[in-house]
Amino acid sequence: MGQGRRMKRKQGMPDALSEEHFANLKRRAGLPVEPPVEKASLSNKKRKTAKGAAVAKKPEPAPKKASAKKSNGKAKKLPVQEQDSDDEEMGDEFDLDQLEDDGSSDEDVSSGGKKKNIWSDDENDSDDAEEDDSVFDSDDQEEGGKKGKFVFSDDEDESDAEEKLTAANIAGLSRRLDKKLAEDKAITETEMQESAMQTNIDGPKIFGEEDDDEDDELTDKSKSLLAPDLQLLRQRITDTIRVLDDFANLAEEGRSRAEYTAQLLKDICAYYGYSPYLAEKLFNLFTPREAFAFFEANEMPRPVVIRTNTLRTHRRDLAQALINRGVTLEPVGKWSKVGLQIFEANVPLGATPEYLAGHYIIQAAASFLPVMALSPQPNERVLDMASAPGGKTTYCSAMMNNTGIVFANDPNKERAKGLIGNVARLGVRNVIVCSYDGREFPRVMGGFDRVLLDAPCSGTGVISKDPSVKTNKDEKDFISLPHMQKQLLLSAIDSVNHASETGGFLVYSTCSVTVEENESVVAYALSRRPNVKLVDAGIPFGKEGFTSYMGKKFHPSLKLTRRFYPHAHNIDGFYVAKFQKIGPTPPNAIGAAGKKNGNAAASGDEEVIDKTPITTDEDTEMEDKSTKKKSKGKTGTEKSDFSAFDEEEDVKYMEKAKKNAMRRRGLDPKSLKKPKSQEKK
Ligand SMILES: C[S@@+](CC[C@H](N)C(=O)[O-])C[C@H]1O[C@@H](n2cnc3c(N)ncnc32)[C@H](O)[C@@H]1O
Repeated sequence: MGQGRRMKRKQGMPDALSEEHFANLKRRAGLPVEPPVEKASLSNKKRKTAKGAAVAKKPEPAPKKASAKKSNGKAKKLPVQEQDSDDEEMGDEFDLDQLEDDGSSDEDVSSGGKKKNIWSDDENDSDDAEEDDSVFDSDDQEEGGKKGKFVFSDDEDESDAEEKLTAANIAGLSRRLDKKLAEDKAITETEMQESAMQTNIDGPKIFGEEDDDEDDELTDKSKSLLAPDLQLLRQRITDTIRVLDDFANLAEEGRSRAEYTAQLLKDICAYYGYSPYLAEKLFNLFTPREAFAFFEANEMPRPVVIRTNTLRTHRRDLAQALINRGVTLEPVGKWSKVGLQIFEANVPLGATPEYLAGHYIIQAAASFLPVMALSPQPNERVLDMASAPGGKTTYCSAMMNNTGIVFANDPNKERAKGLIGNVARLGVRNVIVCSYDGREFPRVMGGFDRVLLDAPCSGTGVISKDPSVKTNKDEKDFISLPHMQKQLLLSAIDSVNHASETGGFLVYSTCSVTVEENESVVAYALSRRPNVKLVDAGIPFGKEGFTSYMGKKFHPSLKLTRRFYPHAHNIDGFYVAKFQKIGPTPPNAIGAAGKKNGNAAASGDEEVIDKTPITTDEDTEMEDKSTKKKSKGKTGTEKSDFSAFDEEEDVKYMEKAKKNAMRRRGLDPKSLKKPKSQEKK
């Protein structure tokens, strides 16, 4: 419904095709840089448009009551378009630059701390899979099947890579920039026409405005007046936001903040097509101005991004191969060594020879983040508890250089097919696929060095991909989903080996922005499992998690969690929380939230099944010494006793198997040396 055209130009990170950025890249590539003539004239035009509208337009359109009061001379005057240059450029809308910046913008990303755990690995992924109505996955992708050449990756020289890519890509990028400028120009012209048209409309009714007497008439009129109505609706939204921004000075006398807010919500529902329930829930996350930016951004597609599969190729080689096929692309941003943002592709990205050979996976940029936060290390034992279709699993494998082991679990067998396809196509060899309800997991096995729980969620962060979320999620969903998320998170915690020598970490993520599915779930887990704490997720951008929301207070450490938004970061809405497990789950953990065990059971939640070896301090010391000796040079997982193998017992079976194998080959098994254990006996 909503157009939000200007947002196309205004979205934040990474606006790789801004003229300045592009000129810088050209300079670095040693190419001539033309002066930004077009832009200057364009921004002049924009200014003219805004001012023109300001002069021609009636000062306060829309709300019926408002105009009535104004005619009585009671209403305070709205400051129509008399703002700073940014506002002028936005005309009747807002500049995202004005939004609160918490350190999550481009600048932060490009300059942001190169955290060791993020930058130390090269990486990759894939996703896609069948639609699942109940849960959302931020990635879209297809599957291939063919195996390609196996090439271990080295770390790239980033500075070189970007320049080479840009030089190779320059024609495509130039074309793209010209197209963008032409589009901007066209939009500006349309907006000028619209502004002019708007001023000729003498107060038609707006959808959703209460006026029972004239409802029928309005319905009839609405067909012919659709476009102007939408414009007026939009105008009223932006006007109301201005009032709410400076309520003391701009509100009409006698009209409360609540009334303005109610009107605004109604208008948002009508304009963007949200259910009132969801519109309010999302609106409450932000200031009115930022909420508007969020709703607008949901009307825009996010950039198409691919992740280089570093198990098979290097990013610069992949980029070169795709550029040769006429794809226009750029590195996704300094925060990722493996992402490429695709601007134009004349070939289907899900069917190129490189795709089929597993050199990349189409994966939303946001879904890189939980894996970067998890930072799995080579040779570890990792659990991806809700893994299909495997974008994050295969990224973990790439970060681990195909060593160690990743248990990729998903109870949805249909989705698991996509996972298996991706694992095969990308040449991943360290994954075991399993299909349990994650809540059962600690009963199945535990003792993982790291666990990823990319939980099933409502998908409020990926509305641009699936607009049906606007209307198909109701109150029940925001009770049942958090309930399941809490259960899954406790299971995930209980599956981590707190004594892991290399890890002991857990990442919880969702592609939803609601507090119920994020901070509330994390806070619940903290209260039920005092043996975990939140740690810095190590992602150099994103907004801090809420420490209070609608009267609820959360633990201050919740600010270590990260929120990502389409309007602020130009990626899907996402949430990432990283935990460290610092001890075994104490048997009385369920009561830690101040509830008795009985109550916890009644809430259907929990039974502690923590397979982490529970030892006394003394035992731990002894165990550390002996395992260190025993497994010198081996992996952390091998040191863990979670598998509880009886080695003596195993020796017998191994000998038996060897003898059988020899017999099958016609050899005399007696020639085998007796195992030490038997010799002793
Ligand atoms: C957001 S998607 C996971 C996307 C995946 N991590 C990726 O990157 O490709 C959530 C997944 O949770 C799975 N799921 C739903 N209920 C579950 C449960 N009880 N235990 C484990 N997984 C579950 C769904 O089948 C779905 O595949």
